[in-house]
Amino acid sequence: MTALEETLATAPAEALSRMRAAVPLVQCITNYVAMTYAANVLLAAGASPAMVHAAEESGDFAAIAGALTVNIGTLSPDWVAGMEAAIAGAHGAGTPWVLDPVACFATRYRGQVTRDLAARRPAIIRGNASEILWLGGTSGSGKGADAGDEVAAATGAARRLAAETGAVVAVTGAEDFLTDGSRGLWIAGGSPVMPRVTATGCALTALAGGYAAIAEPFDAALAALMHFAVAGERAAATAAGPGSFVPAFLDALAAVAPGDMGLQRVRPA
Ligand SMILES: Nc1ncnc2c1ncn2[C@@H]1O[C@H](COP(=O)(O)OP(=O)(O)O)[C@@H](O)[C@H]1O
Ligand SMILES: Cc1ncsc1CCOP(=O)(O)O
Ligand SMILES: [Mg+2]
Repeated sequence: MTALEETLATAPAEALSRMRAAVPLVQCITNYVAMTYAANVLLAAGASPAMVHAAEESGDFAAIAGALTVNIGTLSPDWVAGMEAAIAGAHGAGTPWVLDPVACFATRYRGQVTRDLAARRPAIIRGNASEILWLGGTSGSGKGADAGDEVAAATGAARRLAAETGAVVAVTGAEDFLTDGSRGLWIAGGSPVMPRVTATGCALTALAGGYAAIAEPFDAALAALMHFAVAGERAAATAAGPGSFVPAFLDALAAVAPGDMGLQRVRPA
């Protein structure tokens, strides 16, 4: 077995068991749209969310959290100050942090803030194909928060971004791509209903924080992607559409067992 195959065989299942045992505290700085959904996703999956963003306290909170997640979806100068203070607190305490660059390509402000945050050593960057394409130096066809590009078009950008920032980069879509700049993996699963529910990606980023609290960044991102892939597929099989998908997905996240986080949906790039 190669080292990568060994990682794939055991790491995601072990990460799920460890996360459920630890119920890690995850500080989420996320957008107004995503807050409740992301918190419910973390609770269902097995972590403990806290939405804490004010600059006056975000750094102190990051020092006691297991992980920090930073999502720029509804950014404003006050929130950016809270993000920067939280990241400084996280670095001071050795807390890993995860970046979600929502619609970073859309305006100059978003782009500047995202590039600045990406330079502050996130452990994981998780975005859709259009966001990762732009951050990796190529223009794509995204509009707003929704992707307009295929994941396959963003694999080179993801590898470049990982090499530049030192982060593990996850590009999500119909199939997800994960890289640390040298290793690359494809993860299959999920459902086309998922992008029709707002904040699905934001909630995935929050869950990547849950796993980053108890596993190394590559294993953590892989476990989060697999957890969503399994639960999304199962929930879509019982849901009538985006509305009934949401409760079914929360139930499915809670029901995923370590033995479900298997190799069959992962292939090396
Ligand atoms: N067409 C699809 N088929 C299966 N899963 C999908 C599809 N599109 C998105 N997903 C899943 O939805 C989740 C959110 O991904 P994505 O929609 O790319 O993020 P964002 O909401 O940030 O744009 C991921 O788990 C991804 O695998
Ligand atoms: C609709 C919207 N507008 C600003 S943030 C946001 C949520 C985006 O969520 P996701 O990136 O998970 O689709
Ligand atoms: Mg998104």
